[in-house]
Amino acid sequence: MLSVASLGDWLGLLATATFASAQVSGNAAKGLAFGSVIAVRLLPALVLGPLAGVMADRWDRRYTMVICDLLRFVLFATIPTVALYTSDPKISVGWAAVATFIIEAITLIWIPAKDAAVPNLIPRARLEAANQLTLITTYGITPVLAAAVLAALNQFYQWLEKSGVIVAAWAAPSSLALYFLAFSRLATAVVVFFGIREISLSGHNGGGGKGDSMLRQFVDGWRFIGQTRMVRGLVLGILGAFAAGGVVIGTGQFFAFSLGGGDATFAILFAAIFIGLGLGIALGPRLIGGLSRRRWFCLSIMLAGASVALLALVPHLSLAVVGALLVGSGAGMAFLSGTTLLGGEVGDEVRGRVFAVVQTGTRVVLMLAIAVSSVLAGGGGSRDVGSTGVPISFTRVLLGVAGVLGVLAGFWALRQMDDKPGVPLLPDLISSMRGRPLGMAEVSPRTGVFIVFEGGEGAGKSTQIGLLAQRLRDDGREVVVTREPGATEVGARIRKMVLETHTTTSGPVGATALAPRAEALLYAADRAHHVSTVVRPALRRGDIVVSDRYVDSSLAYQGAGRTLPVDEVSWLSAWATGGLKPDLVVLLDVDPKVGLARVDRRGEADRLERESLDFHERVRQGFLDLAAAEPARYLVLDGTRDPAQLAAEIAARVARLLPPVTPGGEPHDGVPGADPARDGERQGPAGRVPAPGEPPATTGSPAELRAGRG
Ligand SMILES: Nc1ncnc2c1ncn2[C@@H]1O[C@H](COP(=O)(O)OP(=O)(O)OP(=O)(O)O)[C@@H](O)[C@H]1O
Ligand SMILES: Cc1cn([C@H]2C[C@H](O)[C@@H](COP(=O)(O)O)O2)c(=O)[nH]c1=O
Repeated sequence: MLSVASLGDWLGLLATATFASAQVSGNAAKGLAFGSVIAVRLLPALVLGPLAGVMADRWDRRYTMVICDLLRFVLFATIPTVALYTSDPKISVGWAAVATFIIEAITLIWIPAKDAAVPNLIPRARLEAANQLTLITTYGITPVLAAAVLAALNQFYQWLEKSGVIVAAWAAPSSLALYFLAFSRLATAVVVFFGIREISLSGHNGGGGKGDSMLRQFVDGWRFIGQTRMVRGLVLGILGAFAAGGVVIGTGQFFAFSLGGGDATFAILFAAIFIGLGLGIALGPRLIGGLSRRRWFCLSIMLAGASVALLALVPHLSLAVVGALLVGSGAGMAFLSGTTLLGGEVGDEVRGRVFAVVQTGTRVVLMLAIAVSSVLAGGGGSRDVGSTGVPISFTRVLLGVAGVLGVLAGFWALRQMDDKPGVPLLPDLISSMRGRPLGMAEVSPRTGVFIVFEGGEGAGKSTQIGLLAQRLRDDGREVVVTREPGATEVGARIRKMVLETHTTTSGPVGATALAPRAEALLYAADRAHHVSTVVRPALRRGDIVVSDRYVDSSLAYQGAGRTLPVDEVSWLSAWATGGLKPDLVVLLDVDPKVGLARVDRRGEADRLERESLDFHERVRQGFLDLAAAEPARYLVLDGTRDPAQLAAEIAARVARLLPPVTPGGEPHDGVPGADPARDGERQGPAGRVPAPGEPPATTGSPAELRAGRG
């Protein structure tokens, strides 16, 4: 896709189209001239594109590339050479046109062979970086270098002429440039033939049926694209983006007029698009970090589309430049991610055809979009809206429609190829930009209700959990009382590790010291196992799960208490739980002095209970901050109040989450919490029942649980 047109191609294309439109007068005629030139220029792709893909998959890609390059070497070299032997400009110019056309056709065959071969030569993990380098070189460094060299040669030539030196015709700057081009093709042929033999080893594959006819292979290629969701999404997303881009090009001149500018404004906007393109390619991967590349691709298309729509609304050139920069960045990022995805995820045997379809499709779509939109924009003029006297230019309407279609293409592509269904897109993007993409939401139907009790040491959680569980069971409900850490056999061992008193975090790092990050990981490990083997299975059965501590304890103790970055601890827990969130968190708030005094009476303090008062103050504040940030999901109660009053208030709040109990004592099906819209954050993997020997998904009392305290 990226090799569809180099920057030189683009500039040449635009220069000729603009030149043609300048030769006629009247908007409609200008639009027609502009569109026609573009259409003629892109036409060869229509004929050769499909064939080129089959060739790339059918023949040895190395030989294909070498033969193409040798032919291009000869053709490039003949253009200035023919001019040396004739003084008739008809012949030299005519041959230049014919040779350029053949070169263009050969390039159409060379590109899919090269694009399909590259992913076999580069480790997948480096493919993106390699593509980035190629694109920056193609669109950034090479054209600038080429322009600079040509300008320098021109200067040198003029200086020689002024100095009276007669320069041979073959050494004129344009001839030298063409000879240089010719020899660069020869050099490529030599390097590919002798230096990259691996292309033959992997690319010479027979295209999924060596004996098949070319027609058969062609049809198979299309079938593969049509039937593979990811490829379908990718190809149509790319085509949608190109269509939107085509409208921008086709309407560009008229848009520049509508801003009160002329050709210079048009040039500025195009420069902005190309600068944006470069920025998107160069900085995009760093900006989005670990975001899924499929999501990045779709978001980039949406960005490009939305920016085109923005262009439709802007009144000033300055804003239009910002819009054009954004269009370019979106397109650049879609370029990079799309190529990397095509290279990395499409099998070698069909890759050539997929690249060729993209190459041909983009040219055709671009051609149509440019031609149609330039004709429409030229003929459309501007209209008053109703009788308000507000003029609406047809160009802007076209831009608006193209932008919206671009955004829709991005959405559609996402539906086809999203590899993180259930994970919200924007939070995932934001987390990825901060270096921690969201984990996959684990989705499965869930009908139970998940209630968590949180609070500092001795806040009264066990006491209240016991009272609530009893009340619910008396109502005939299935209740699973559980806790963290230590509800499973694995968890019991982890609990021992984190709470035994000879393991410290404050002492020198040695055999008995436990680093804060290790502590966080141990709690997360307990949680992952607990959620997978106890909580999710119970929720799937439709039970009410009441847990003594959950994620918030990690945020408060390891985050606020140990001062580990809270968002990192949060990410760790989200990963461990697959995003499972409780329906209700009951926070029992007590002054640590009160709570610690309570547990003091219970016997020897564990490792966490022995932490400083400051530590416990931070933990308390951590809990309160979490509750304040999401009040709808929390019930915060003063833990020093009378236990019976607290129990009544908790029961009343919990009752709001539960279905009414039927007269026979059976709760209705379909607990209110079973809202499929919340499944992403609430659902679990196909969990298992606890293994023999493991403590059950306990239905025991808090006292029984406490008996297992490590
Ligand atoms: N509301 C209350 N008022 C006074 N004492 C209470 C209250 N609730 C519980 N207690 C007492 O405080 C002590 C600790 O209670 P409990 O074990 O329920 O707390 P906890 O939050 O589970 O503690 P930890 O998390 O440290 O295990 C117990 O002796 C309990 O009887
Ligand atoms: C889940 C969890 C717990 N902790 C701490 C909090 C307590 O000090 C102990 C658990 O003891 P309890 O008597 O069972 O309440 O562990 C933690 O620091 N981080 C966590 O994620």
